[in-house]
Amino acid sequence: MSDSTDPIIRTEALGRDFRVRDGLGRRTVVAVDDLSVEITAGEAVGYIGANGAGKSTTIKMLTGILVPTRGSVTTCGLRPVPDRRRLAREVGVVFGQRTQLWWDLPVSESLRILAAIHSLSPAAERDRTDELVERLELEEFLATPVRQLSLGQRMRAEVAAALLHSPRLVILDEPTIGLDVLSKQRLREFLVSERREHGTTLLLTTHDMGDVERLCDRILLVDRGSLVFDGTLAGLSATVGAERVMVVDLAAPTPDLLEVEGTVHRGSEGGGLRQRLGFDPGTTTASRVLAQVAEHAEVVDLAIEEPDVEDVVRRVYASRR
Ligand SMILES: Nc1ncnc2c1ncn2[C@@H]1O[C@H](COP(=O)(O)OP(=O)(O)OP(=O)(O)O)[C@@H](O)[C@H]1O
Repeated sequence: MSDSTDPIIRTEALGRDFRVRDGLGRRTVVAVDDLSVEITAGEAVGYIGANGAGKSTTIKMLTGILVPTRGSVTTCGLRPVPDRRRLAREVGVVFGQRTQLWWDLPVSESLRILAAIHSLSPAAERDRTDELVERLELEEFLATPVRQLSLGQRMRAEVAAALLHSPRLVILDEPTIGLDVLSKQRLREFLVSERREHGTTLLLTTHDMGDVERLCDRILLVDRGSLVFDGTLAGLSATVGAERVMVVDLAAPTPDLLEVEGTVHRGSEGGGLRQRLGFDPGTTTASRVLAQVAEHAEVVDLAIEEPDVEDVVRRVYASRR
């Protein structure tokens, strides 16, 4: 049995190939290659990469849906394929584009069935359902059949269904895809609070960098089946020397500040009242830039724009081609 200090996910040289038709012949697609990672209980990890990079294939191997071609994987101390039923008690999976709810049944009925599948005691079922209904704001549509829900409502119901049995590990595949800004924000807030209150480990794949920024403290970046980065978002930005931008609001219109050492002038507005200076945090610091700006003009407000993550990922890929 696993103990709490074991990693919640461990893969060693994990790989999966597919044989695909190619004209008249067949060829092998290496979907995941030589993946060795450990994820500790309580971490929130973003698993990111371009379309076809191998994310879904990895998740399927972690959850026992797909058999690896090479290497080994343990999830919650279990072997996903042979121990799939036991693993289902420890893991909750949310697929943004697939449902695990019963289409024609009211949400409340789906939750009752899932509670029975997971053998929750009546008290545990009631407490957890109440908690999820409140925190995911499900009350107003609990009696509505799933097929009549809006996408945002359905995703909240999906998350409740996947988390009803209080899994230690929650894997989310594109959880916010297609949601409007408010629904995304609510869902992210819920996941943050779930993790804080229950110590839940989160692993999510996403193309939405807002998810990564708000939810994840670690990023795994995959490219063509291989892990190319493992670290923080700031660390990822630093590897490609991504630029930060200091936006200064000045007390009076000021000619463009072209001479500030270590910066590139990125534009001005209002006749020079607001100016944007790009700098590389590896070669200078925000305080040095600010000190120089202050020699030329009175600064009344200041903001630092972090690099756009999509852009960072593109740069990582470009540097590898
Ligand atoms: N069942 C399959 N049969 C053949 N090839 C497959 C199969 N599943 C995945 N692949 C191939 O494996 C590679 C990785 O696919 P995968 O779906 O894991 O990528 P992904 O990173 O999840 O992409 P996306 O962001 O588009 O979901 C791709 O080249 C894909 O075409």
